[in-house]
This record gives sequence, structure tokens and C-alpha cells, in this order.
Amino acid sequence: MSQIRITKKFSFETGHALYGYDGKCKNVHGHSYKLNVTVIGTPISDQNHVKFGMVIDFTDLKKIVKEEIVDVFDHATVFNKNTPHVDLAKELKDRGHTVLLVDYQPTSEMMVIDFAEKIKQRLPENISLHSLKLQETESSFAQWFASDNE
Ligand SMILES: Nc1nc2c(c(=O)[nH]1)N=C([C@H](O)[C@H](O)COP(=O)(O)OP(=O)(O)OP(=O)(O)O)CN2
Ligand SMILES: [Zn+2]
Repeated sequence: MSQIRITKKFSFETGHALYGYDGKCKNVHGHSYKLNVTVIGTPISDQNHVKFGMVIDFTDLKKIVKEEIVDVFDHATVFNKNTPHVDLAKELKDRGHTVLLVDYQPTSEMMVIDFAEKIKQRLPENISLHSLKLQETESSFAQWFASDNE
């Protein structure tokens, strides 16, 4: 049976700041992120299976990505916890804002690496993560490919 890639698209609004960066993105600002998640597998061939003909039910893929990424990052502001931004994060949290402290500089590259690890851990054994595309602006995106990271 053929190996097939299927993709589901997600979007979320997230704030961030790049501490120490030499440009305008050192300021707290936000993006309407777009995330394409592509998995690969063989469509289920058992005619009696409720998911007959599917690599993975798009609805099941949506649940995983929503729980791991979208619901966590949407309308949160992300800071690198290894920088003085922790003080700003604490102030915002104390004032009731949703803040996410991560162990990396929150660039598209580092976020897509984080997302790949989180999604891989939740996929069923017979399905692999093929690639992710994280779009920060209309003209800027980062991609993660399993084949580049074997
Ligand atoms: N390699 C990376 N470079 C930059 C990142 C990043 O994640 N990886 N991030 C930023 C900023 O956070 C922000 O995304 C600005 O990027 P840029 O594409 O320059 O945004 P603009 O709005 O100026 O882009 P347009 O060309 O107007 O669409 C900076 N660099
Ligand atoms: Zn940005």
C-alpha cells in the first residue's frame, strides 16, 4: 500500500520578544502564526475499520495539535526563560496575562523544533511526522522535515 502524506492547517495568535536581538523584534510584538502539520503513513486497508481509507482521521490530528500547540500558544506571550525577560513575564503573569516561558529564543526556527518534538510524542505508532511549516508573517516561515533530522 502507498505511503501518503496528509496535512492539516492551524492558526494562532501569539506574542513574543527576541531578547538581545539587534532589530525591531526585540520589542514585545505578536504574529498571526500559521502552522501546517504533515504526517505520513499508509491508509487503513481494513474495510471494517471505522477509519477505513484514512492515514489518520483529520479530527484526531486536530485534537493532538490543538492540545499540544494551539491551545497553549494562542493568545499567550512567549519569552525565553534564560533572559531578564523572566521579570517582565512575572509582572505580566501577576497581572493576569497568559505568559509562556520557554527554554529557547522564540524564533520561528526554535518554535518549530519544539512543536515537532511535542507532536511526535503524541502520534500513533504507525504514523510519522513528515514536516511542519510555521509561518510568522506572509513572507517569513520556518520548516522542519523529518528527513533533515534523522
Ligand atoms: N531567522 C529569523 N529571523 C527573524 C525571526 C525569526 O523567527 N527567524 N523573527 C523576527 C521577528 O520576530 C519578526 O517575525 C519580524 O520578521 P520580518 O519577516 O522581518 O517581519 P516584517 O513584518 O518586517 O516582514 P515583512 O517583510 O514586512 O513581511 C525577525 N527575524
Ligand atoms: Zn516576531
